[in-house]
Amino acid sequence: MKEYLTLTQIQEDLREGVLTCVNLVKHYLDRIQENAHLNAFVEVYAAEALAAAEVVDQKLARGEAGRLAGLILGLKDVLSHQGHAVRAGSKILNSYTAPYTATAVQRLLDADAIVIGRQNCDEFAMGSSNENSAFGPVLNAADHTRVPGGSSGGSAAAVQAGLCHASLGSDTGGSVRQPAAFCGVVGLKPSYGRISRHGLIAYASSFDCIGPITRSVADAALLLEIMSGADDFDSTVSTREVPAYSESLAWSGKARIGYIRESVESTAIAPEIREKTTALLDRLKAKGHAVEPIEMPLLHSLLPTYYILTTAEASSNLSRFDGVRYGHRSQEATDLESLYKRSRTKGFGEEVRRRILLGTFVLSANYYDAYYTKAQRVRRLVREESERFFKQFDFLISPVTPTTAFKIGEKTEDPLQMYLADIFTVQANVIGNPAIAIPCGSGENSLPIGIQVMAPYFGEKNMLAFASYLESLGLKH
Ligand SMILES: NC(=O)C[C@H](N)C(=O)O
Repeated sequence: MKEYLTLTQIQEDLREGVLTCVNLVKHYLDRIQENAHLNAFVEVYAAEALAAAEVVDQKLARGEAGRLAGLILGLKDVLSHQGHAVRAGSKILNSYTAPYTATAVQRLLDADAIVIGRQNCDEFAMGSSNENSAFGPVLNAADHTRVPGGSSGGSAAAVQAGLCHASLGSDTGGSVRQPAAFCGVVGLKPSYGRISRHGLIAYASSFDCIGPITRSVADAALLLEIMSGADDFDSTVSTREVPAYSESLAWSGKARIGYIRESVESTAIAPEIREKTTALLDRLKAKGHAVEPIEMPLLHSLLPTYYILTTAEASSNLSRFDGVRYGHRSQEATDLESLYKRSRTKGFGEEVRRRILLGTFVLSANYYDAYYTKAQRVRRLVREESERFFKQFDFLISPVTPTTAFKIGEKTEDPLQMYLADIFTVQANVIGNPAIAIPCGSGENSLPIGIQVMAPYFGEKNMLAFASYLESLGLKH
């Protein structure tokens, strides 16, 4: 089958009759089977997807199909889909079936997207390599000895390897963008409050965002447009009007671009990443855009702020998994306390337990001010610093990650090294702004490299148009 970069191309072929949804689904089912070693999917809905494809084909024949007819989609294992298992990559949810569908997923289904399966991820979205999954690691399709990134590793690898056309992931500190960069695909994190979180299994509620992983900026824009907007089930969603992102992708004019000096100068960043970023910035300068370095004094406070606040929120969010109401329940418990202890100790993996402990520690009475309150203050300062930045600039450009995809097992013994993979992605979540990762060619060993564009709060429209312009420069090659 042809390599489709956009849904528009698929829909053209559907219209001309050279393709049907049933053919498409069959094709992806074969691809999933051929690539089972990647471990990208934890469950495949073969019969259901084929039945849905027949319905969409009939709708197409009647001219009644929705805007996403022909979109074959994978869902990260943290998104609720009524009647289907959802495990958050964890053993603790081993017998749980979603009783309702996430708003974002429902909106895609209503537009005739077809869900082909559930995708592997780090447990409760905690990780940057997909090695923290109860279902085992996912392999990067560009090099099977390397990680696909995380936590939406299965979702990114599936799009990379052509196992589905697009995926839906979640991004708390880079979980959509970092794996997208490691896998050479597009990953979009919208503004906090743009897409409803209803039905997304919570990790850190003031950071979590649902976002698409696609092969093109155009598809990211279309999915965002369909998923965005007010929702009675989530009071943190903005009621701001949803622009027609997919129809506003033409970029004209000159952008004011800032970049953090350290991101291209620091020797802590792999030379190939610095080279790619510098080359792009030089190219943009040559095209007449204003490109300026900035100092970001708070850069080094970003990771501690992120990991203090997210672990605090996680320790609270995950307290609901107690062996009583959901999932794994220890059979060896003798009283209520031992039921909690044994169920949680067995049900959660090592990284999740580490974060619950860290979060509980930073929220404990004696340390609350020293860690939690302080981190909240720094969050405010980072926000203020970013607001000042976006008064002067349209976009912040940076690498997505300090290195390309690392080896499986390389960082598992040292969680701090793993956390460092998020240095450029967490800022957008700390301040709530939108950011997108787009492929920017490959480096040594032919491993993909990504570039990140961050925009002002609710500045998705301009950001996507600019990202589409960058894509048109042919950065991928
Ligand atoms: N969830 C995310 O966005 C990924 C981040 N690496 C974390 O472990 O928190």
